[in-house]
Amino acid sequence: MAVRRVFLVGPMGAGKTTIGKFLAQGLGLGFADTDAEVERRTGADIPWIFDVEGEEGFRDREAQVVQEMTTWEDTVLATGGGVVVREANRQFLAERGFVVYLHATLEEQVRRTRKTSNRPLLHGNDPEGTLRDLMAVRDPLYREIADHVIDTDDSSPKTVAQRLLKELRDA
Ligand SMILES: Nc1ncnc2c1ncn2[C@@H]1O[C@H](COP(=O)(O)OP(=O)(O)O)[C@@H](O)[C@H]1O
Ligand SMILES: O=C(O)C1=C[C@@H](OP(=O)(O)O)[C@@H](O)[C@H](O)C1
Ligand SMILES: [Mg+2]
Repeated sequence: MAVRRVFLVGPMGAGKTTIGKFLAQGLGLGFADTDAEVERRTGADIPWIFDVEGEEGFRDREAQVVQEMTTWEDTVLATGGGVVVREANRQFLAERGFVVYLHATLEEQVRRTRKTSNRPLLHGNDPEGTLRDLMAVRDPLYREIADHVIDTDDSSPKTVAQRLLKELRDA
């Protein structure tokens, strides 16, 4: 199946940013990332935005780039893990492209996000508890808009991208 817009959704650490780049190469499409675009337009990193404008300020900026970037043709778009919390975002994603839910177990999410410091929501003293709570709310929202779900636990980013390429071709 020839897809021209692929949107990657899923929790922090699922691999949206990393796998997205490999997938874009394999599909011969461009790659873009809503987090990177928010930081580029703001001239500041996400922790700074959360600090100064709060999560709602970040969500407003995220919603703006989602509305624009979901119109970009021939692109694999990696989103931030919380993109699904706003209904307008879910609508744009569901209506404008092929949505892939990159699933990862809680254990893997914890393992893959442990070393990073650019995720303000995980700066507390119980990142595992936070990830668990977020999944309880968001897993149904990812599934609500997903056209395809792929498990990422037991494969490298490149292997997940290769598996996804095959599954998209067979879709
Ligand atoms: N399938 C995978 N197996 C092992 N490590 C992974 C996998 N996918 C992503 N990672 C690693 O997990 C971390 C988070 O990946 P990232 O692409 O930033 O996730 P997201 O954008 O979904 O938050 C990175 O260090 C990345 O290399
Ligand atoms: O899950 C979330 O609410 C967030 C996920 C992050 O993106 P990644 O999923 O790429 O880490 C980033 O958008 C921000 O820190 C908020
Ligand atoms: Mg990312």
